[in-house]
Formats: sequence, C-alpha cells, structure tokens
Amino acid sequence: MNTVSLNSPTLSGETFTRRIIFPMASIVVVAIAVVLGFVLVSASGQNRLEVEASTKLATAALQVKAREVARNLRDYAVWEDVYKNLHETVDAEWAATDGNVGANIYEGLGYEMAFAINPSGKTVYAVIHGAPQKVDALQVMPHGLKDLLHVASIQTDPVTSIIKSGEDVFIVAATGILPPSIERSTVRPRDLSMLVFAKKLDQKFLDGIGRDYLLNGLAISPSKPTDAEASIPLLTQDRVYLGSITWFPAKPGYQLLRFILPPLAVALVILAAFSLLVVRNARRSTRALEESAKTVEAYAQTLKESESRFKDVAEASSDWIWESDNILRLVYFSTRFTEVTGVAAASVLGKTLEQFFSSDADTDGWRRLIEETHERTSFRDLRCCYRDAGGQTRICRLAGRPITSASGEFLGFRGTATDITEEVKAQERATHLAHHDALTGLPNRVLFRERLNIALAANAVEASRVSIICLDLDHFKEINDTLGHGAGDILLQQLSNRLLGCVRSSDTVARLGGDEFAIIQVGVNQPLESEQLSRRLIEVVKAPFQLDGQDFHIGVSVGIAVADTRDNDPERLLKNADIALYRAKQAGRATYKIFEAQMDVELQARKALEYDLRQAVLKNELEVHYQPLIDLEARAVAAVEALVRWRHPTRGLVSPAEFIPLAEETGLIVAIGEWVLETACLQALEWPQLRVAVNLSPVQFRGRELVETVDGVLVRTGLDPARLELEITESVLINDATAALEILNGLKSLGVRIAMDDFGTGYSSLGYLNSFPFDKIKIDRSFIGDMSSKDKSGAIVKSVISLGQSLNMVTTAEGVETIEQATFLTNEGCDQLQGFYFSKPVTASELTAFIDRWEGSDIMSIVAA
Ligand SMILES: Nc1nc2c(ncn2[C@@H]2O[C@@H]3COP(=O)(O)O[C@H]4[C@@H](O)[C@H](n5cnc6c(=O)[nH]c(N)nc65)O[C@@H]4COP(=O)(O)O[C@H]3[C@H]2O)c(=O)[nH]1
Repeated sequence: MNTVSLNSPTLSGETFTRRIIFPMASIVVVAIAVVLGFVLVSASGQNRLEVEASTKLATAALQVKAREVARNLRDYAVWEDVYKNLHETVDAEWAATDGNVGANIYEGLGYEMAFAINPSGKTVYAVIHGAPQKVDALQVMPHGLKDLLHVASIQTDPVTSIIKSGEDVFIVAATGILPPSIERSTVRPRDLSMLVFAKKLDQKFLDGIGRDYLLNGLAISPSKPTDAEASIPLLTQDRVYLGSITWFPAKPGYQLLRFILPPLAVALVILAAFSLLVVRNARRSTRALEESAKTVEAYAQTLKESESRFKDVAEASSDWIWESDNILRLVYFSTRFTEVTGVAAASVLGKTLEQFFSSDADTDGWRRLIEETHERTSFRDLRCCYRDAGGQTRICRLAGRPITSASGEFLGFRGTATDITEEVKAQERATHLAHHDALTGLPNRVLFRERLNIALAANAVEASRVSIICLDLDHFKEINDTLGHGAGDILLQQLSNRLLGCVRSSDTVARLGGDEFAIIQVGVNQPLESEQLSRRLIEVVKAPFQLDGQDFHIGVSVGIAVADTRDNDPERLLKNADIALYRAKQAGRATYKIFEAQMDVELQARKALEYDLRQAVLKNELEVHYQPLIDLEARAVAAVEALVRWRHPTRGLVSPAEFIPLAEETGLIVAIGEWVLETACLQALEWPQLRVAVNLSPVQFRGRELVETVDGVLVRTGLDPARLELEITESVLINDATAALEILNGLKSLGVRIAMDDFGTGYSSLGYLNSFPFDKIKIDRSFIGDMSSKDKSGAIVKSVISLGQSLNMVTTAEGVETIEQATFLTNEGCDQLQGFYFSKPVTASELTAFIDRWEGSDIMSIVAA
C-alpha cells in the first residue's frame, strides 16, 4: 500500500500540489466565495428593503397630501355660498373677497391656483397666487385637466391627479360644487360647475414632505433617476409620464460592504500569492516539505486573520450577529449586540431564542420563529420584539440559518438581527396621518367609515344599538371670517376636546371636514341615549370659547340617525343623519332632530319643488299680476302692487306664499326679484299716471349689489324713479340694521320711494320708523280683517293711521274686503286702500281694463253704492 508521509522523499511536487495544495486552496476559495456571496446577498437585500420601505413611505406621503388637497377642496365645494356665487351666479367680487375663494386659498391653504369652471367648460373664476385672473383653466393646464374634470363629474368625492402646467407639476383636485342641501340625484352631473384646486409640487413642498417622512434629498426629476436614487413616477390620470419624484434612500448594505470587501480582497491576494509560492516550491523540490509545513501554518494563520477581520467587519455593521446551540440556547452575540441594545451579552447567553425574543403584536413573526427553528429551516424578515436595557420594547428583523457539521449533524442557528424600531414608528406615523385629522387629531372620514362598518357589522346581530350623530356648527364661518383661520383652528381644537368629554370610550368622534363632525354612538337604549348625548353636546358647545382672550359663542345643530338591524347600509345611515341635521338647522339651530322616514319624503318633495322652480325661471313660467291701490283724496287708482305668480304646467297658478320662502332659501329670489322688478317697471310705462310697488325680499339685502340692480333696471326701462315704490318688511332691518339702512339710503338716493310692508306683524319697533324716513306704512291685512270682530284691532289701525300722519308718511290699508272696512278706514283718515273689495291681483291687461272702466269717475262710488 502506498503511504504518503511528509518526510517521504518520494513525495513529488506535483503529488503534493494535487493532494494538499489544491484541496486546501479550493476550500479557502469556496469559503471566501460563500462568505462573499452571503455578504453581497445580505447587503443587496438590506438596500432593497430600505428602498422598498422608503418608496412605500413616499407614496403614502403623496397620497396623504393629495387627500389633504381633496379634503380642503370639498370643504369649499359643499359651501352654500360657493354654490350661490360660483355656480348659480358668478360673483367674482364675492369670490375674490379674502376668506371666500380669494387670497386665502394661496396664503392660508397654500394653493397656487383655484378655478371655477361652469358646466360648459368655461372658466368663470380663476385665482392664481392669490390674485384673481382672467384665464382659461384648460389652457393653463392643457393636458390632463379636461380628463380630471370628466372623472370628477361622475364622482361624489373630489378626484385628484398629477398635472403639468408649463414646467411645473401640480397635485390637482376637482369636484362638483354642490352643497349638502341639494340632493345629488336631482342634479345631472354635467350641470355641476367644477371647483379646482392646484398645489405645486415645488422644492419647498417636497422639503416639507422630506422632513415629515425622513426622506433625504426629495426632488422632482424630469429625467430617469440615477442608481443611487429611489423614485416614484408621476403619472397623469391617463398614465402619461411627467417625471419622477426622487430621493436618496439610506444604503445600509453598502456600509457593510465597505467594511467587509477590503479585508476579503487582501485575503484573496495573500492566498493567491501563497498558493503560487507553494506550487512553485513543490515543483522545485520535496525538500520544501518542512518549509511547506511552515507555509501551511502561515496559511492557517492567514485564514485565522481573515476570519478575525471578517468578525471585526461584522461587528462594525449596524446589525448584530447571534448564534444558538442545537437546543436553541443563545451562545454567541457580536459586540454590536450590547452597543445596540444596551444589554450585557452575558446576561442573555444561555437563554433560549423563545425566552429572549417575544411576539410583536402586529405580525406573526414570533410564531414563525418558533416554527422555523423547530423545523430547523432558514428564515429571514421575521419581525420580533425584545426588551432593551431600559426595559423598553424594541422591534427587530431576524434572519437565521441552521449550522450543521460536516457530517450533517445539526449544531444550532446563526443569524443577524436588525433593529427596525424607528422604521416601524415612521410607518405607524404615516398610517396615523392617513386616518386622522391633522388639526384635531380626531379620526378622519376614512377611519370614521371603517369604524362605522365594524359597529354596523356587530349591530346586525345584536339589535339596533348604533346611531350616527352629525354635528354642524352654527355661525362658525363668521368666526373664521372675523378672527381669521388661526382662531377658527383653535376653536375647532377646543371643540374637539369638549365633544370627546361627552362620549364614552366605545364611541367615535370624528371630524369629517370643515366644521362638520360626526359621532358613532353604541348604546343599548336607542334613540334615548342619542337624545341625551345630543342635549349634552348642545349644552357644552353653548359655553363660551376663549379666543384671543375674549369669549365667543357658537351653537351646534345635531342630526341623529339610528341604525336599523334590517337595513345596515352605512351610506344611507349617514345620509339620514344629514337629513335630520338639515331639519335641525331649519328648526332654528342649536337643536337636535332624529331622522324619520317622513323627513326624507318631505325633503324629496321640497327638492322636486325646487327643481321645478329652477325650471320655471328658465322656461318663463313666472308672471306678474297687479293689484290697484286706491287713493282716498284723489278717489282714483294711484298705484299698483306687482305680485309674482307661477303658472305651473300641472298645478296651475301657484301662490307666492308657497314658493317665495323656497326661492329665498335657495337664493333664487335674487334672480326672480330682479325679473319682477324689470317686468313691473316696463309695464308701468303703459300706465303713466300710476306708481308701481314691488316687493323686496330680505335675501336681496344680503348682497351689497341691490342698489346697483335697481339703478340698472331704472336705466334699462327708462322709468322715472319717483314712480317706483319698493316694499320691505321689518325682517330686513332685524338681521343687520346698519347694513340694511345703508342699502335703504342708497335706494332712496336713486329717487325711489320706500314703503314699510306688513306693519304690525313683526317687532313693529317704532325705532325703525325713526331711523329711516319711510314714505309709506302698509297696515297688515290681519288687522283690517279683525277690525269688526276685535275692538283692539280697530284701535291699532286708528293709532297706526295717526302715527303715519304725525310722521308725515302715507298710510295704506291692505286686505280691504268689505264696505264697512272701507268706510271705517276712510273716516279715520287712511290715505290709501288695497284689497279684494276693489280688485284682486289681476293680469296687466285686466288691470288696464279696470283703470279704463273707472277713468274719470269717482272710484269711491263703489263704497257709496
Ligand atoms: N285675503 C286677502 N288677501 C289680499 C287682499 N288684498 C290683497 N291680498 C293679498 O295680500 C298680499 C299682499 O302682498 P304682500 O303683503 O306684500 O305679501 C306677498 C309678498 O310678501 C310675497 N310676494 C309676492 N310677490 C312677490 C315678489 O315679486 N317678490 C317678493 N319678494 N315677494 C313677493 O308673497 C306674499 C303673498 O302674495 P299674494 O299671495 O299675491 O298676496 C297678496 C295679495 O293677493 C284681500 O282683500 N284679502
């Protein structure tokens, strides 16, 4: 048998090389390759995970910002005043007023552009950098805006997109202008005007996101991102590529490589040199056996050094390395362990993996750790918890693989642990932001809907225990307008705390947007508990709010809808609560209403009537009737009162008492009032000897343009202002006396006459008669009707007539129906009579016939007869 001995003179260099050097060199090369491979894979894995995590974070950040734009936009789009001033009529002056859709959009909310676009696609209002401009939005954003508007017109909620304008990229949100008082189903989507907000993705904006979300070097790049950058593409609605948002993610893997690769390279070079040397020596002579032995020793030493270098490098990485024995007891930690955790390795060595690592509530990492280690299989990316030296729970990501002996015997596990506590916290922060309102910290609409779904799912089996309580602040806008948005924000924060103080921990208080709040209440005794809560809410909101060191009072209207176990649709429940809220507001605010099916029926009927009325205005179904006013001194017709009528295609002639309140509520009265005024003035040209009286609604006094409107009508029709008499009621003066008096003085300066209508029915403050020189007092017909049955009414009529005489005002008695009333009023010195006794309100041609009939004769002979 051939034996090989180191001392054997027969061992040739070739044999030595073949038997000793090649196997050894191969082992070393393979070992280094394995280590190198492991390090490279682990480094690139770490880099990839970092890029993935930061990409998710950046995407979530952009979505949060887009939702913020959409939320802000929605707050404006559901605002009644925006509907009135940018859809029904276009009042650019109103819109440009700070606090409406003017400079505050840029200065307060930071939107570079805002547009209102009417249903035909025309930009009716634009504000750029806070200044109103006459531009076409579709030209400012030629690519993408049209598509976005189309999508917005078929969506209930605002839609957002990335759109390029010139060289700049914007987050653009669009939605239809539609206040909650109008049911969406009654309006065709293409008839809605669109409100558009645009937020520029400029460097300042990106720096803000970068700071909030810990993203380094966030920027917009039109070209392809470099390898060092992570990116998310910016795509329009129709997926056109506009560029990318790029940033520099941390590269923990590269750091590891920087430490590991140089010593490994050195080891390789040394190994190669050593191998060459050994081979050359072996070839030369067997005498080198002794030297070879030394060389082997040196080689072993080099390997050891290499290992120790690897160990040093491993210790320098941010992760720590652990090892367990075959019964899963921890037997080794790299020194990084103590540096990262603060825990002395000795205090943990000997504990099992299960004893040291514990479960992370959000993942099943720990359970998998138990399974994988018992299965003796490799694992990675397991999220587990451990306690640091301070007893704080930290989260780490574990990777490990089994160690086996050459014979395949299981020796234990070896692996790495990465502390990801900060990364997890950042992700949690992003999730929180997406579900909570940034100002108040309350759940936002998204979380509210999630909780509502959960509550209703539980409710389906238990009984009707869930209710939604919708709240809307009364007069919040005035606080915002007078004290500014900062004060409004403080008020909302104080209010949130008060609301939270009223509910149980099982209830949810959410801010749905603007001054809109909603509560999910779970109670056993509904609707009693909701009513009790609503009373409490109204009480706590009534208490004064401290703003700028002063006390401010607001109120809240509350709408309640209780879930029905048979019908658990959250959408419908919210809508019902909204309807109840609307009814609460109608009922005089600072009150609550519980939804009843009848309310919906009434609301639908009201909406149908409102729709018909809008159509009536467009289809010219309105007409003006005239009622004569008899002058008792001239004993002839002195004036006519214009009274609007609606000739409804199916209902016939509808009385103004039915539709004027609705027209006032919806603002339609402004257009109707101007039309009546112009029609009556034109008609009056045919009755040159008569004055014409036209009713003005208190709503027409809210806008400041009434004087301009009346002046315009007088100029257009050419009617002598002295022949026009405007009738107002006391309610005009009650709302805002100072502003109303300013408008009345403006009207008076045009030369028209002003009459106080329905005198006696309101507050009848004599102060009003003092503060403004009315030309006429009209005694309400209720007093005239009661004169015969109640002495008191007769006395009131007498005193009003003498009041008019002493203030030098004409007195007109309305509603004269009998000869007795006419005789009494004549005897008491009343100046004018109006009523069915003489004529009902009739068409213009019928009135002409009436005037012709009495032309030249004493009309009071009717009374005498
Ligand atoms: N029972 C009885 N009623 C009499 C008699 N004489 C006149 N009337 C009614 O008394 C109302 C007088 O108008 P008003 O007090 O200004 O009260 C008006 C006015 O406040 C409002 N209104 C009518 N037209 C307009 C309009 O163009 N603009 C505005 N803002 N309001 C209008 O609707 C109210 C009701 O109008 P109408 O139904 O036309 O009712 C008219 C008229 O038909 C009578 O002898 N007996």
